[in-house]
Amino acid sequence: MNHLLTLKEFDKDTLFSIIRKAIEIKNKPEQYYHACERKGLLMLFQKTSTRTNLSFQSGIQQMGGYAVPMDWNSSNFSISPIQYEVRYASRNCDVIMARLTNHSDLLELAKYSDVPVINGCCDQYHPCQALADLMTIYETKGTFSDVTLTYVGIHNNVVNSLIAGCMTAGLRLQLVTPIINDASWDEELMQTAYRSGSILNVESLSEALLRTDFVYTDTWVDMEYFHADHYQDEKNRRIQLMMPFQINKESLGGCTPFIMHDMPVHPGFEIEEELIESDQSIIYQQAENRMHVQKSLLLYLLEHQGEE
Ligand SMILES: NC(=O)OP(=O)(O)O
Repeated sequence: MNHLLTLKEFDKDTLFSIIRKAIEIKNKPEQYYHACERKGLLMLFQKTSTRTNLSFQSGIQQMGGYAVPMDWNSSNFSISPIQYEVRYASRNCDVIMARLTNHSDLLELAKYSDVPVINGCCDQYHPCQALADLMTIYETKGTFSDVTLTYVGIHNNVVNSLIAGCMTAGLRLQLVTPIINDASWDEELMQTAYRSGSILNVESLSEALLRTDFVYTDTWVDMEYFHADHYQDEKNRRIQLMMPFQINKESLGGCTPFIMHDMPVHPGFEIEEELIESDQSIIYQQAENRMHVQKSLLLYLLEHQGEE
């Protein structure tokens, strides 16, 4: 069964074909109005979402399918082993998209599902986001060759899928990541990426910005801890450590890379407010592309369902 759990799954040809098809779908959506006719997408959420929820629902419905959003905690997934619930669920839908806390639970879903499973963001990976990021870069530059992307922020789930995608697509990726979120760390991925020469750790933000086409930042605080009182000390520690790495006019120092952010944004923290709406910003294009690239992904997974 084909699933998308990390973004390590796709080879270069597959990645390019999904991105190119996404651009085609974006330009001519009417040609795909019936592409998913009567196909059902179960959307399981353990955590909050705006983009993943809206873009998957809109995407499949625009292609003639339907989506069933399900809150994990008010479903019986929360009180019964995953393997039994997903064995049932996959008899009532064609694809499952799940935003779960733990990657291990996604692996369990995928192991027992009879239909493709898409990771809608877990503690270790955010492959749909990385697909949209790569599509946006490809749209903007028309190529991945000789393109440099710089990620500035916490080493987290978003970075892992970005590393996997950049390695496959052939982009140079600079990481300015003074804090590592241990829960997300993937040693094997990092070793492979270092060996491939496609990623470079850079300590100095100003140095990294001098040689980049795109700068990408993300929240400093994990979404599930955003309002948690017990997390306040760690939140304060991160803000203090990361503030010198805020993307702002001063830190850009006259450099004019395209500015990316996976949203939700936290103006005044990882990014200065006025940059969000600046001419350099492609943040909304990047967010919009979630839907287009996920449409392409759904078509790919449905077409290749059952293949090893
Ligand atoms: N970027 C992203 O995944 O957005 P949501 O958390 O709103 O789905």
